[in-house]
Amino acid sequence: MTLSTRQLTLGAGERTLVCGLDWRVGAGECWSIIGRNGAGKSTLMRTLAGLRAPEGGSVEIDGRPLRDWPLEALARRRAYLAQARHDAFAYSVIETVLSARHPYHAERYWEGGDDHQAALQALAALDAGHLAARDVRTLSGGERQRVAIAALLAQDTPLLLLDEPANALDLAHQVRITGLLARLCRQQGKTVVMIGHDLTLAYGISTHALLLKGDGAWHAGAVDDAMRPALLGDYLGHPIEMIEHGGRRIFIPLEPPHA
Ligand SMILES: Nc1ncnc2c1ncn2[C@@H]1O[C@H](COP(=O)(O)OP(=O)(O)OP(=O)(O)O)[C@@H](O)[C@H]1O
Repeated sequence: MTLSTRQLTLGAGERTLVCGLDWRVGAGECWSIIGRNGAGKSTLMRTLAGLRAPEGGSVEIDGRPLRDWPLEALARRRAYLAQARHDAFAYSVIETVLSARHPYHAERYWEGGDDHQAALQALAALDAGHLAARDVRTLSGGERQRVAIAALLAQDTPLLLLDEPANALDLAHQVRITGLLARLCRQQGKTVVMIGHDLTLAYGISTHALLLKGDGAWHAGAVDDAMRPALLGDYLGHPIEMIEHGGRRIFIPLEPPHA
């Protein structure tokens, strides 16, 4: 699986958010997209998923422009977790996860036993197996987020695009789910591109990072290059300090001295 962009330009209203992005993401890589609120991270993610057209340039999956992919084939190559969702109907959790298996149903209407197996496995991996029969509208924010990630896993695609997967998750589930994503990359060669605001969490699981400034500027590289404190501070508009602790790197915002 390869995901690449050529001279990709994204805008919103009068603003240019990303300008001339030439970027290549390979199999087994885990990328974090980092930038301030409004920098264009979700806009980029929706463009990569093929849900909006870019203002310029192109996105390719496996060397084929997104616009040339039939929708069902695309749904077997990439899965996308949106930042927010709204549940209008009384679907059960298991039905919601099973609906992610739809791209595999070209020749049959009903889900098969293998789909149930995939859905239950995905729910178990997200510590949400006990919620299978519940109406999605009765779930807490963090439970709903875990079910949405389970649906993304059940889609069983080589490319996973996640807009703030750690949103609404408690500490234990943040660690569990980011660990799971890292293992999917390392052990199964899946490719993860995700947005996150927690720099320490991002550094812990990512192989690479893409920084967006929101004025067109970007910086892409391996984590040790892209997540240098000075560069992060420049892109995030606030000085960042990095501390080494127990073999881990922890990123903290520098606070102004108290008066
Ligand atoms: N129709 C529009 N007209 C003007 N600006 C828009 C329009 N649509 C989106 N924007 C702006 O585009 C910018 C990029 O939005 P986007 O959701 O991609 O940001 P983000 O980096 O994901 O931010 P966050 O960290 O807050 O989720 C925002 O400043 C948003 O207000």
